[in-house]
Amino acid sequence: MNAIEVEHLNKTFKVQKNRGGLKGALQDLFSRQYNEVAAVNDISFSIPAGEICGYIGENGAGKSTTIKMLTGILVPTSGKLNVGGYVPHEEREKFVRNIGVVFGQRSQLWWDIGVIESFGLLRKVYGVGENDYKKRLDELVQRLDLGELLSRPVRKLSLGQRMRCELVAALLHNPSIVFLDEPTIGLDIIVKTEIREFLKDMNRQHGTTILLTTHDLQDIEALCSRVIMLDEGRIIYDGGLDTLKSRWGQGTRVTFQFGAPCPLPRLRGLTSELDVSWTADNDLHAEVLVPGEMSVSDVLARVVGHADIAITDIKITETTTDEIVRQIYRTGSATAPAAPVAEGGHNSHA
Ligand SMILES: Nc1ncnc2c1ncn2[C@@H]1O[C@H](COP(=O)(O)OP(=O)(O)OP(=O)(O)O)[C@@H](O)[C@H]1O
Repeated sequence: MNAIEVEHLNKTFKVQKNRGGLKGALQDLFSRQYNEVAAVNDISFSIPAGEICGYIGENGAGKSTTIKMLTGILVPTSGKLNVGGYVPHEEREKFVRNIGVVFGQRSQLWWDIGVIESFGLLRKVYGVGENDYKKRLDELVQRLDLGELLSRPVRKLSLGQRMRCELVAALLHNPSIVFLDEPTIGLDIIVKTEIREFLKDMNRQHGTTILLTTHDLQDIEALCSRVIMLDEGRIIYDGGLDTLKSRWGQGTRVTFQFGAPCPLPRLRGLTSELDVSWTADNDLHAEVLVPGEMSVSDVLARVVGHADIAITDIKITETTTDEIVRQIYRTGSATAPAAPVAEGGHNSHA
């Protein structure tokens, strides 16, 4: 069963054109001209119930606009949406009882009142029964270690404390689908790790579907098996992290430090049957790039163990997801080394 279904979704904004100079400003007063910005451009995907899916892209790629349509805040220009059995913007009141939303940059808590009072108000907004609320609150407060924070006003909380409270606020009504927009932004590594662990547990225990927007690819690595990547409003990748790494990753870089000169031709000769590429700054330091599909040990076995090659240090570096994604953003979809892919069951329009 799919928790989220998106078909040929579009959102276009009209943005007023500003003509330059005094004459232009006067003209603008009487006859306004507009440009159209296609923030989301014909995207289709579906997310099965219980999946944690990363939704990534550069600034302005269209992530927030998609989340706003999926949560019923914005009405699509065209296309079809179904989230948890509802069309979000048409059935907003019933729909919001099934979803949880956390916008890392904005708070849904009341700034000046105690956290627990905010939770009490949200209980009424979501129509949660007293007993269910108590049970759920106890579980969340214990899990996120909020005990002594409950009586404090939100304005007195640190960012990490506030973020933990935001999560509780979004989950009090036990939603089956949760949208997280930059939930770890600005947090230190300890709080980030706590939040990631919490989200993983929640997904495991309750089968919660999570759509996660983030610029922190460690969030994606820790939580998501699948990632959807946007560029200028279009999906340029929809698939597993592993596929992303094997398609786009440059493989593994092995760096050798030698105690005595070892010229590049000698090293190339040793690995002549392998499709690897060597580079060296000097005879004491060389690097070999091993493609993703090749085993690093095949290369090491050919270099290590020769009496005339004195290796003093070896460093092995994998291409990180961070580097891969940065490279894709840099090159854009048109010059990508591989065509955009959609894995089994997911639609993608590139
Ligand atoms: N209300 C609006 N009016 C006009 N243009 C808008 C509006 N909201 C978004 N846009 C434009 O739509 C495009 C997508 O914006 P969006 O905020 O969805 O991107 P994003 O991927 O969430 O970026 P970021 O990572 O910076 O939050 C941008 O070009 C943005 O300027």
